Amino acid sequence: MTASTNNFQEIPVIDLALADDPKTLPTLLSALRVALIDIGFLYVSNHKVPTQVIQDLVDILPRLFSLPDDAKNKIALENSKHFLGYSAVGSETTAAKADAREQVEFATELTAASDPDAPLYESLRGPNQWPSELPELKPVVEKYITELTLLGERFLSLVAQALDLPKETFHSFLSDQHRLKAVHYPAAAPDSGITQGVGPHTDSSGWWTFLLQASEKHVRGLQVLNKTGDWIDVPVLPDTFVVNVGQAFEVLTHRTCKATIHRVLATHDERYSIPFFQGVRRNLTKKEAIESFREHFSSFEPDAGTESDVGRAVDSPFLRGKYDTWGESQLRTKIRSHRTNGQKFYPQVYKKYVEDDA
Ligand SMILES: O=C(O)CCC(=O)C(=O)O
Ligand SMILES: [Fe+2]
Repeated sequence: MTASTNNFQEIPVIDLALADDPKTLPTLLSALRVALIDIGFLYVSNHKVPTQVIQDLVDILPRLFSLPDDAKNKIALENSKHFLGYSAVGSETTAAKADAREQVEFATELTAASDPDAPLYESLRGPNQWPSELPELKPVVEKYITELTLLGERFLSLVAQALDLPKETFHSFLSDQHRLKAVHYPAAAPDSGITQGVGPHTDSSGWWTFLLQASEKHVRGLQVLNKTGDWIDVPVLPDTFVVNVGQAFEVLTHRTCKATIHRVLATHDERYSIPFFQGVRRNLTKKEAIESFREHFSSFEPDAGTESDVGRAVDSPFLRGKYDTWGESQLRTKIRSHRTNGQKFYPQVYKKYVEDDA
């Protein structure tokens, strides 16, 4: 198979309805294959997530973020060993700059791990924090997670087929925990000098990301870096999700599918988005991830592209391989991003993770 040198200028839309008819499935799979190998980003339409489930979440976001500060602080992520809950504007940095967004992080509802002999990273699982001032939120988020979990599984079957593998190939790599963030980018005042909603990064939290851009069509901000270093806009397309490759899938496919760099600009419009990060089994070792499909993907010869300065600056710990399991690499990432939680809940590894710069 020849390597592709295509440089993309826009993000393709993959119509999932084509999967319903064996006659149209091959058209879908070949379009998907191009999107996976050349871009790492795509939209999906006709995704079968019920409109009402999406609308209920979109409608509740402004209410969630306009809760008084003390209500948001009662569910602060800082208080969660599982890194779930509210983070205020400026509490995260990406590419060494503060991000101008506030967010509430949720996950598949799970009880905390109780086995004292379990690896430390098992503490990533645990219950959500729900604001008592907005009781309607919990069922809305839970229904959304259930639907996105199913969409993620349907999508993985298509990805496997597009990469010449049996449908169920990737399902055994899935976690019991998927994570979702409700994100609010406040409008940047014209003279504020704020330009970064979230800085350039690849997604470290999951297998695949399914992003709902939950604002009006005219609201812009999300951009993807192409192979020659140009930032390509990803405009809001109603009734679609934006889907992109996460770091673990990049490793599994030997970079045939790339975890493509993206960012969000701060604009004069307020913006809402909801990324859903499909979870990777925490005990997945790098060895297993690399060995399972080495032979299969050796025939793909993906186009490495020219790595830009931005690309080199992006942290990809699982790929660089310092830590053996996905769970440990995740825990490290979380502790480095949320140092108060690290000191409070993980003193035994805090120093090691914060000081190891690789
Ligand atoms: O808000 C967005 O559109 C994208 C957010 C994002 O890339 C992330 O949280 O990983
Ligand atoms: Fe992202």
